[in-house]
Amino acid sequence: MIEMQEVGFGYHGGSDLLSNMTLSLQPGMFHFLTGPSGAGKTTLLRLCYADLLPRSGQMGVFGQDLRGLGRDDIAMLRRRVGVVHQDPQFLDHLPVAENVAMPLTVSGQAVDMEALRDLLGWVQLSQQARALPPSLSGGERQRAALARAVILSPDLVLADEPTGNLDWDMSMRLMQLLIELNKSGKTVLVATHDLNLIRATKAQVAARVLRIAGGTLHLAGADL
Ligand SMILES: Nc1ncnc2c1ncn2[C@@H]1O[C@H](COP(=O)(O)OP(=O)(O)OP(=O)(O)O)[C@@H](O)[C@H]1O
Repeated sequence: MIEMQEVGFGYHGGSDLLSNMTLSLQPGMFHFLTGPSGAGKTTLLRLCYADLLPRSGQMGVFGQDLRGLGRDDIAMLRRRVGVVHQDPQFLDHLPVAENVAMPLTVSGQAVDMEALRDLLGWVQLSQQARALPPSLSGGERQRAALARAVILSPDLVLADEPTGNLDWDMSMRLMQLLIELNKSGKTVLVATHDLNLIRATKAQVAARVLRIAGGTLHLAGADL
């Protein structure tokens, strides 16, 4: 699904922030990515959806070598990845339902209203469908971002500190949705520095924990 072989990356002309990263995201698995603030978790997620390209090494996404892919190929590939950003942005003048449906609208696809209603129900935002994003709570924003991330039925879901500003109950509610997605066959990668969240999730689903530190990736020990 995502294969990295000795990948190196640095921003602009700077030295490598990440180096020698070898990673294989297993299809259908739940993965955590952890590590201290500034270690490069967001950067690694951006590499996974080809928002950034490696400086060195080899990287394959859905079996395609990123080198040599054109703009259109990358756009196609990104449609197979749903991303929940750390601080999700919405078009504040449009209702939640239209924001959630935006990936369909911008790619010129018809919106199946029944499927959209079901999706909003799944993230428990049926009551907020006509609300404007600024009126949402932090947890509601994250759930709207998750619904938007999965509306194109991606194979891979990436979530960057999705519970960063949420209390414990709301965090677990969001994790429950990610667990359900994983149980429905999607590959999930969640970046978080919250070890309690990782432990609570691992009680419910088999998850691999990747740790990023010192500029490279390690498989974390079983003690988590
Ligand atoms: N666009 C950018 N240009 C230059 N440097 C950047 C850019 N984005 C991030 N960095 C730097 O790269 C390093 C890693 O950042 P990144 O956001 O990937 O870390 P992180 O592990 O996700 O951190 P956090 O847990 O605080 O979100 C940091 O030193 C950051 O300042």
